[in-house]
Amino acid sequence: MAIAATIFLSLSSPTRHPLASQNSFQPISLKSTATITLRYPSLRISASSISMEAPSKSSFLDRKESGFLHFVKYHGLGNDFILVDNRNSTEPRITPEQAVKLCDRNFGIGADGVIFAMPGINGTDYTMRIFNSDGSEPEMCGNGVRCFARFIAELDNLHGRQSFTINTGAGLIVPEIQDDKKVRVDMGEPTLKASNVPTKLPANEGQSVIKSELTVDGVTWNVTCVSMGNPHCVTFGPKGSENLQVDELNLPQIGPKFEHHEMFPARTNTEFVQVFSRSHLKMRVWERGAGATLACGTGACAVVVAAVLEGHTGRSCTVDLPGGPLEIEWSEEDNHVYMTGPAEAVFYGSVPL
Ligand SMILES: N[C@@H](CCC[C@H](N)C(=O)O)C(=O)O
Repeated sequence: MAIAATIFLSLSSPTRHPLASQNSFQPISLKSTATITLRYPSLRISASSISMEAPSKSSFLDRKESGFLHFVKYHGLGNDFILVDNRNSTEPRITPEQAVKLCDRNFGIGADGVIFAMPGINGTDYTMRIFNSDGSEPEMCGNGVRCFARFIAELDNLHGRQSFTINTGAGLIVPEIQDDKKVRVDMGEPTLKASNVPTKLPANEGQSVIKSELTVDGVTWNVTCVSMGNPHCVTFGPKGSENLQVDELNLPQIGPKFEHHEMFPARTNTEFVQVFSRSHLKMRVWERGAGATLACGTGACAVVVAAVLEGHTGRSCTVDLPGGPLEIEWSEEDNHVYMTGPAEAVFYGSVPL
């Protein structure tokens, strides 16, 4: 798929919002011939010849030319997404096959998934749908929903504290943008019933699978299975071993073996966790449909639920991910999990469809 991109670059401060002061941004039109590469702290775009155009007053987000998909690239701790304004339709503007191409890091925009902001149903403000980078559709995405909230605020030009009700495949999710621009999300209640996670592992505590044995490639791991709307298999290490050193794991080798294990009929996300203290964990994740990512919000929530159930931590924890930390609380009061973390716009672009 060919990519034509219009990118707004801040010439003075790469972190400033491109819509904050349009005068300090030069829209650069990328057309097709010789290949060049632009390098920026969080931006690397390969394209063809560059021509400078006069800065436009109209907001990039208002652009509606047909035949193009206008998008904003966001990330939550390096878990990156292509955000699409899909508020005028209940069908995603692109197919799963197109999403796979756009997510390709060499031949596309590059992302862990594509997220669609769609009309709400049953009284909710919006619906969020997402395609993973392999084209599969998960029920929920924690880092994605923080990006979604910032995207909606940007589309509607909202500032300061904002809260939205979002219909997802995991039910109602409520993100709140805080004064510091971090997003706190009510992620709802975890599901522990084995058949609803889903896992075929036999329940060993009530209907739940907690610290159960799972053999993967000849190694027996202790795992706890949690759904945050999407399935998670959380492990603190192989049976009998003390405190897993997550940096030593060969994730691309073992991750897919968990993801496609016969005990997980809907495949699974897998989190490998190291315990620092009763309120501090470190995790690496192998995501269903996306592989090793820099962060996973639903995964961090599932990790804290599993850590409490296995007796490793209390209910409020900092979870360190390769892309940075998330604050997670599993509330005793309402049984909901709350996640707080950042979400940032990276660049604005268009692709011909
Ligand atoms: N990175 C996400 C989870 C995205 C969905 C996941 N790959 C799945 O298939 O369940 C997050 O931040 O939660």
